Amino acid sequence: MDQEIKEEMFKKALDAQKNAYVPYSDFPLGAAVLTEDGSIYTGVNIENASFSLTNCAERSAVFTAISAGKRKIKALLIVSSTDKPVPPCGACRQVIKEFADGDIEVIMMTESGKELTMTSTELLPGAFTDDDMEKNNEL
Ligand SMILES: O=c1ccn([C@H]2C[C@H](O)[C@@H](CO)O2)c(=O)[nH]1
Ligand SMILES: [Zn+2]
Repeated sequence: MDQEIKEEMFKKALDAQKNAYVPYSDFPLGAAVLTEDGSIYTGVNIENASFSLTNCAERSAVFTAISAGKRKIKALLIVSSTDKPVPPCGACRQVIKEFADGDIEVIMMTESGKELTMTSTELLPGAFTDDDMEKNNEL
């Protein structure tokens, strides 16, 4: 993808990471999504004393874009403070699939700039989609 846009997504995700609410894990993440009109939306992980209610950074970013009226995502970038890049969890992979504009890049980065890029289909092959809800689906 375009290096300038990636750099902007990285900066915005890194800036957002400061707002992660992580009193239980102390594992802050920041995410940025690029929408089809070129806008960038960010998200962070938001934990809860009832641990399972935690929302991941990736889903926060996607839901922020959707809440702003966007429907298609061109790329997603996630930033962690770890030595190696952090991949999205299974729930986030399914949510990314729902709004991905085809097979999009998911860019996993560390604060120090290490990078691992995979596509949304590589991360979730054989995903369940709206097609699977057709009653008369052909095999
Ligand atoms: O891809 C991931 C993996 C984990 N987390 C969050 C959830 C929780 O706050 C913390 C530890 O699991 O990291 C994310 O936001 N995204
Ligand atoms: Zn997740």
